[in-house]
Amino acid sequence: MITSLRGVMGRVMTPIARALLKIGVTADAVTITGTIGVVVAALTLLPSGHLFWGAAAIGLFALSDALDGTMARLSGRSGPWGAFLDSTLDRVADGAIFSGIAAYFLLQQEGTLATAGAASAAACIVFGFTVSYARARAEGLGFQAAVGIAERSERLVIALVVTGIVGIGVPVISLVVVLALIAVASIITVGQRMATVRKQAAAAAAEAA
Ligand SMILES: CCCCCCCC/C=C\CCCCCCCC(=O)OC[C@H](COP(=O)(O)OP(=O)(O)OC[C@H]1O[C@@H](n2ccc(N)nc2=O)[C@H](O)[C@@H]1O)OC(=O)CCCCCCC/C=C\CCCCCCCC
Ligand SMILES: O=P([O-])([O-])O[C@@H]1[C@@H](O)[C@H](O)[C@@H](O)[C@H](O)[C@@H]1O
Ligand SMILES: [Mg+2]
Ligand SMILES: [Mg+2]
Repeated sequence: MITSLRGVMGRVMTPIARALLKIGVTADAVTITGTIGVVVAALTLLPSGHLFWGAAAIGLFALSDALDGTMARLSGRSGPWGAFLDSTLDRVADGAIFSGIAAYFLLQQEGTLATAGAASAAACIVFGFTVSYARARAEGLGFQAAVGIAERSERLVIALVVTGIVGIGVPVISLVVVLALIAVASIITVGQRMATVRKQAAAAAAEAA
């Protein structure tokens, strides 16, 4: 659902993209800088307990992921290298975000809450990465798999918003529950991607027969 906002994001980012291109900034520079910003914010602000400002800073830097592609398209330089760089650094950003959340639970919470929170964040990393890998592997085999209820945008927006509101007073247990739900939704998304690839592979096999 959030992913469907891609077009809106592109239009929002267009004036910023044009301005940056005008002063010589490249899409790759934005991809790399945005990732560094996410990683630094996630691994400094979240473990130290600054959940609201951490989520806000991460969100701001993460939005550059919609900016870089817009810049590439406007400059006519969209291509395979950029696609590879963008997707690969998305994983670095995702890993940092959920690692930062796990570190927050381990450093700022105690007992069962700390254990459950860190475990839920770790599950989001494992299953979120599996979601993305499934798509990448499918595309490498010539299939499409950009489907499912928990694509990257959904996982990040939900995790960041809940992290942010916990930072302004919502009970921490809500973040543990939401992280667990994101992990379950990611497992379901892996299943959805497997199903669509199996369907496409069967159709391809039938056509070849
Ligand atoms: C109560 C308050 C709490 C306070 C905290 C708030 C937290 C922030 C909440 C939400 C923030 C949202 C952040 C996450 C956004 C989602 C991440 C994401 O996936 O978005 C971007 C993507 C774009 O995906 P992609 O990278 O695949 O597409 P591109 O357009 O980049 O194209 C890729 C192709 O381009 C080429 N290319 C790319 C790069 C390159 N270097 N070279 C190239 O050639 C190549 O061909 C590539 O293949 O998807 C979306 O845009 C989906 C919609 C995301 C919706 C986000 C909604 C955010 C709403 C409000 C956020 C406000 C946050 C601001 C801070 C809050 C302050 C309190
Ligand atoms: O939604 P998801 O499949 O987990 O993750 C996606 C990757 O599979 C894709 O390669 C990338 O271009 C997208 O920006 C997003 O990161
Ligand atoms: Mg991008
Ligand atoms: Mg991306």
